[in-house]
Amino acid sequence: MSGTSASLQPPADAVTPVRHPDAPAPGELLGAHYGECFGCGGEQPHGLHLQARAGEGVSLTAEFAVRPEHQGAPGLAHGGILATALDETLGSLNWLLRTIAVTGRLETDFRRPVPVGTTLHLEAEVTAVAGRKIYSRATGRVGGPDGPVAVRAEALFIEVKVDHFIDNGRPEEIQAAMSDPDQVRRARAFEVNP
Ligand SMILES: CCCCCCCC(=O)SCCNC(=O)CCNC(=O)[C@H](O)C(C)(C)COP(=O)(O)OP(=O)(O)OC[C@H]1O[C@@H](n2cnc3c(N)ncnc32)[C@H](O)[C@@H]1OP(=O)(O)O
Repeated sequence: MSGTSASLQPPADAVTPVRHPDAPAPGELLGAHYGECFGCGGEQPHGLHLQARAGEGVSLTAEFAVRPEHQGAPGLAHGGILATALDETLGSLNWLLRTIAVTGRLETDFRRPVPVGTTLHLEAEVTAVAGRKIYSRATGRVGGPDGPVAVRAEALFIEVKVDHFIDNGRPEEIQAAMSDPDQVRRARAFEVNP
């Protein structure tokens, strides 16, 4: 894409991303990785409640219903909230790779206003992997999955060890997530392969 900064261009030795054999089948919902996540968590009342569905290869789709609490200007979604929706959608791709990774860089284009009450139809894919660096892009459309593009983003995610969360997260939440009796929920809170 023109205008993308050099650090979002995969290097010459980057490889094609490989979908993990245990990744959810195309069409399957990914589910929230962590109940309290602002992007996808069902236990987060103020969150976006984004629902992502696996696509072919290392791609997915997601929907974000824009509610009044997401406003910036009257009747319109806040740009930072839209960037969050893109970040969450792009971050969900790591579950298809089964790689723990965090956003290093996120570049966003806002092309059309997104009114409250609309559904943003998001699509994202990993385009390349180079060592710990995961390159991806996403679009968000209004008026339906084939509607005009309202927002788009390119991102660089960096693979991390689970220690990234354990060493840096607030101990209360780390302890609570680690002592969840549900093994899958415990693993997914940190996006570790259960
Ligand atoms: C469980 C999943 C949850 C998903 C939620 C949705 C996604 C999120 O919002 S994650 C939260 C937001 N992100 C963060 O908090 C990350 C904060 N940043 C950090 O912790 C660190 O900077 C981190 C881990 C990204 C990189 O640090 P570190 O591990 O020391 O790696 P570092 O050596 O600096 O960088 C590795 C490579 O990435 C590159 N890189 C790192 N950051 C950037 C950046 N911002 N721009 C461009 N390149 C970068 C480096 O240049 C380096 O490249 P190379 O290997 O070619 O030299």
